[in-house]
Amino acid sequence: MAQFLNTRDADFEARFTALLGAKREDSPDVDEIVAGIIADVRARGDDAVIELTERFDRLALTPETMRFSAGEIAAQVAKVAPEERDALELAADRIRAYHVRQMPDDQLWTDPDGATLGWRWTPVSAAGLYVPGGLASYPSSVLMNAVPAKVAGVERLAVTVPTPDGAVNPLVLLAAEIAGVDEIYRIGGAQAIAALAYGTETIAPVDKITGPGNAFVAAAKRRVFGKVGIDMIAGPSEILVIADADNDPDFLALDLMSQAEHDESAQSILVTDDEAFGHKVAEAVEKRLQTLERRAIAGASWRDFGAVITVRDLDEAAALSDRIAPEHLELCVADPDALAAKITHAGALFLGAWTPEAVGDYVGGPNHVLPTARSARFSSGLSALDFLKRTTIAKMTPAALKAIGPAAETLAKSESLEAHGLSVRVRLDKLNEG
Ligand SMILES: NC(=O)c1ccc[n+]([C@@H]2O[C@H](COP(=O)([O-])OP(=O)(O)OC[C@H]3O[C@@H](n4cnc5c(N)ncnc54)[C@H](O)[C@@H]3O)[C@@H](O)[C@H]2O)c1
Ligand SMILES: N[C@H](CO)Cc1c[nH]c[nH+]1
Ligand SMILES: [Zn+2]
Repeated sequence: MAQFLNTRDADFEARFTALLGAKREDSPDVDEIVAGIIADVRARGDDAVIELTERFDRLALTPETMRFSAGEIAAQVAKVAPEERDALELAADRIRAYHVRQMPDDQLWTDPDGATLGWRWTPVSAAGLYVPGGLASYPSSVLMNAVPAKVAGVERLAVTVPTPDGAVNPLVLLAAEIAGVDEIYRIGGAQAIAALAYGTETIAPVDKITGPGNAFVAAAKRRVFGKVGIDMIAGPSEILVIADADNDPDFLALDLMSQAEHDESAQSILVTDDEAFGHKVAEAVEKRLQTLERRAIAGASWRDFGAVITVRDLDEAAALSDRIAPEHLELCVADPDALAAKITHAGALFLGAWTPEAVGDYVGGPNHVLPTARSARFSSGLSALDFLKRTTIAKMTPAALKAIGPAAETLAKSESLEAHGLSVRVRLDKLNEG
């Protein structure tokens, strides 16, 4: 059973602070293990990746079998049922349509001094997309990573997906095909991230690595950052539901469980202005936990990290939500748009009782790779922009250099950088001669 909090209680602040600070991923040795794995892959390339895959995924590979061949992909994809193919295609179309709108415009203008300035956006050349495959398999995450990369114009897309004991999910391969992925490798964990970042004899290095994963993947992404770009560190899933009493408790119970079932470390929180309704939702959760297939995982998450918080009113709910900065925020209230206007920190908003978060996980259009662990305070979900970079542009005319060059020379002198100042001065002297 989750814990119950009420903002009217004297110990609320202490308990809420403890809830916010709860450490959901406790793995002190992970970083050390990952450092060793990365060093091994850098030193021994394919041999290290093959050995580590045998150890962690119980799969024997060779350099030739590390990558799925075109024939294997075709054979696997042929197994997918037509309704699953249709669903993936619908999802891909909707994700593409959403992300196309994120593409930013280049800018170029001439200012009053005659300087032409601007910027232009270009894609990274090669992206590596990590698709988790340890505890569960995520074809939807293939689309959420690969489609925005394609929209951004990335030339080469390489996917890594672990296949423990060789178990392949045909939908992962089909999603990759639909999204236009170029290469798929059956490797995972820190060794896959190291291979993508540094390259091996078989895998060419990429420029940017995106995608969620477990603690080993997250630690590896942190470590290779700088050698390559990364999107973010997406940790265990979270959902916050703000609901008034005019909701079906079972709907909300399932919304809470939809994220709890991802991971024992996931966190599901209900905030309501009606304490009795909060208890009804908690009862509905208990009922669902008797039968859900992933009840062991969802039950552990709800027991250890779940909470039902009663607030005085919806303004107080919005303020608490901003302190939590949840990955997903459902607003199941009479006027969700008005409440949304009061929210500043959330990865993704789901407005109204007819917008279950799971729609966003699959087919809504927005990305499901989102900031977790309160990082929505300073970061955003994966987007086409993650696969783009901006190059600035400056072009001076003689008149523009005459207008602004002397100030540059002055600043160069104050920084004692003589060549900087002289590079401007020689041009100004030349212009003054003429
Ligand atoms: N935020 C999102 O968008 C999103 C989407 C999908 C999944 N997820 C999360 O991603 C995570 C996926 O985790 P997963 O474990 O299922 O798959 P995973 O692919 O991230 O990890 C599996 C790999 O971990 C490595 N590993 C396992 N035990 C190891 C050990 N003892 N030492 C070294 N390496 C080891 C292995 O190499 C294995 O291939 C879950 O937490 C899930 O909730 C998040
Ligand atoms: N809810 C997850 C992100 O937090 C993404 C996902 C994939 N499949 C289902 N859900
Ligand atoms: Zn989900």
